[in-house]
Amino acid sequence: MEKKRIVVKIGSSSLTNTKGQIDQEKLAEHVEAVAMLRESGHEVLLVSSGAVAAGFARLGYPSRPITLKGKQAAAAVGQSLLVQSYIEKFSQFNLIPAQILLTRNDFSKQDRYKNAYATLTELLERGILPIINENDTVSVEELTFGDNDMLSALVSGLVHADHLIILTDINGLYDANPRNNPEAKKIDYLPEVTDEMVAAAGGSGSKVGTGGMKSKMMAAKTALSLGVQVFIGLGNGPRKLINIINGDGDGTYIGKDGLTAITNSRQWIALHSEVAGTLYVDKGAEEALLHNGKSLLPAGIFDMDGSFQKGDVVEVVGPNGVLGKGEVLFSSDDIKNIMGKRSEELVEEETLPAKVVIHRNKWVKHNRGN
Ligand SMILES: Nc1ncnc2c1ncn2[C@@H]1O[C@H](COP(=O)(O)OP(=O)(O)O)[C@@H](O)[C@H]1O
Ligand SMILES: N[C@@H](CCC(=O)OP(=O)(O)O)C(=O)O
Repeated sequence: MEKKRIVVKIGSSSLTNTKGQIDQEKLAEHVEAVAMLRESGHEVLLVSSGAVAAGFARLGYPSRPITLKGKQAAAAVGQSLLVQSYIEKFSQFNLIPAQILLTRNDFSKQDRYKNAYATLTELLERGILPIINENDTVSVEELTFGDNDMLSALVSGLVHADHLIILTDINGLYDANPRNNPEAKKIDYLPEVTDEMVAAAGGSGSKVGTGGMKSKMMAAKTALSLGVQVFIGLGNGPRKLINIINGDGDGTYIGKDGLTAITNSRQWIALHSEVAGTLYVDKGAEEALLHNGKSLLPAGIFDMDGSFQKGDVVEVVGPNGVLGKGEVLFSSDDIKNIMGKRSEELVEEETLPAKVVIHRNKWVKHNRGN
């Protein structure tokens, strides 16, 4: 059997009841299924929601709070309860969980991003089961992942997972929300996710879930762009995750076989970096970057905006619009002096030790993971 790296995301609706309590039976079933996946030799990372849903009742809220401070306070209480339950239940299978709470900054700062990768990899190598959630108690609304569906997609890209399994309270994507439309038909397989499919999917059907199918489809689109296949659905009993991996899951499979994994530096540039400036390039440079897999040389740049340092990420604009983003090997001051000049001129002038402005390995085309 081929060992796979699998990210399993469990939604609030699959872990808690509407009264604001953890449903211990549901949680135990997920734990057993994860344990079976581990026993069969696979690596597993869990992205578990449910902190707010498991905590709000203990704070005296009648339902899931809507204010930021209410959600953050509920998450502080609920996250500890959740992890306590996980530790207890996983110990029956001799599995040791590790709690990892991430914020948007852990992805947007490149050193933190690299560090998150190193830590997760170290945990997996030592046989630990990472249980990841957003650090809700300190995240502010403008700086969140949106929801845990997106977090699970970003995590699955970060660790180069083979599969992302999104467990929820419905057996996959339907052509309309089946809670409102009894005629809705289930979709078993989708080779790709388009923006139209994301727009057509509906919101949450429960009082504890957030985002609904729309956010799962957005997450699936992101995961596919990072080379990770996706399953959205549910299942029963301890073999449910093994069945899903074997292609017998009750849900929707998304993505073709043999997707290309994207390096961490390209993922970071594409999805997490902040753009520090713009380079305007000519037709020849556009051709080199978009069609010939080449690096960007000074000769193709004719104008620029912004003030940036070596190592920052800039946007590159061609004659027909945005071409992509890349990490620059020179500061904006240096580029001002070298843009438009051919490499031979620069060598003669001894202006530069190297002549590439953006190396092709640190370049990401617009709307593409690679
Ligand atoms: N086209 C659709 N197909 C399936 N489910 C849909 C669709 N549109 C909306 N939904 C809703 O999405 C819900 C699952 O999302 P959500 O409530 O956020 O769960 P979770 O807590 O697992 O993230 C389903 O219960 C369903 O009501
Ligand atoms: N981080 C939040 C989860 C938010 C969320 O995305 O929930 P869900 O839609 O149930 O996956 C929590 O633990 O309550």
